[in-house]
Amino acid sequence: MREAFVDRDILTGDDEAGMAALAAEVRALTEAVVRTGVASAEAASVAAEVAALTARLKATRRVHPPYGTVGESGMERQIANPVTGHLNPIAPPVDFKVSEEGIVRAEFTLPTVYEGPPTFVHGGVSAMIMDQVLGMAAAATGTAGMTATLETRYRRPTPLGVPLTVEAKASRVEGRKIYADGTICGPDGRVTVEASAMFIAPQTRPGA
Ligand SMILES: CCCCC/C=C\C/C=C\C/C=C\C/C=C\CCCC(=O)SCCNC(=O)CCNC(=O)[C@H](O)C(C)(C)COP(=O)(O)OP(=O)(O)OC[C@H]1O[C@@H](n2cnc3c(N)ncnc32)[C@H](O)[C@@H]1OP(=O)(O)O
Repeated sequence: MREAFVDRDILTGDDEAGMAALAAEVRALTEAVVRTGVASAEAASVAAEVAALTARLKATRRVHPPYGTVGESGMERQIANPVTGHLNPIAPPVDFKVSEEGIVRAEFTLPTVYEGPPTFVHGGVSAMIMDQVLGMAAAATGTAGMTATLETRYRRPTPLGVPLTVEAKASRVEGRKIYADGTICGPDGRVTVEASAMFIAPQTRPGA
């Protein structure tokens, strides 16, 4: 299992852009599927075409999703991550920026495919985004960790289809434990979700 962490194909330039364009189209397809009003015969016909496309992609398979590179550091990026991964069709994706102060922030809009309560974001999706942003805030301290605890407090429903802001920062590091807090805000700036998490830097890498 150790190879799962280290033995990754690295995509660069046109290869990464091409796969990101594919993921974007599949993302659009997914949204179209949950909103389409076509008749069942047309749905069946489209399903057959999609199955043919899936077979084409499966003609060549990697053991693990590839990583990308960033900047001159060449630090690996998880480009198939389910929150931030441009290569992952289930990722919104959310494009986080990390400030010099260790604040991780993004603006994003979630489409219908993430609906929980009518017209609002599914609470599990909000928790997934918080896990990611809090984990990145923890990693910004210099110590990345596995999520040990994640508490979400849903203050107001989070609306779909409008610009949202997510932000997080680590509050303290105690040995291998890193604590972080964050929020999701609606377009009016009011907090819809608060979250706190504790990450633990593994003594050995996960899966090793
Ligand atoms: C170095 C790589 C880290 C991996 C991180 C992932 C990606 C890295 C890449 C880039 C980083 C950038 C961004 C990260 C973005 C997103 C983050 C998402 C992360 C996830 O989505 S990750 C999936 C969900 N996550 C799990 O799948 C965890 C499963 N689990 C375990 O892997 C172990 O369980 C572990 C490692 C948590 C602890 O194991 P361990 O053996 O090291 O712990 P140990 O027993 O030594 O305890 C030491 C002290 O922690 C206390 N303690 C332990 N566990 C606790 C708990 N759950 N709650 C409260 N306190 C706990 C003890 O009470 C003791 O406390 P005290 O010292 O005070 O007595």
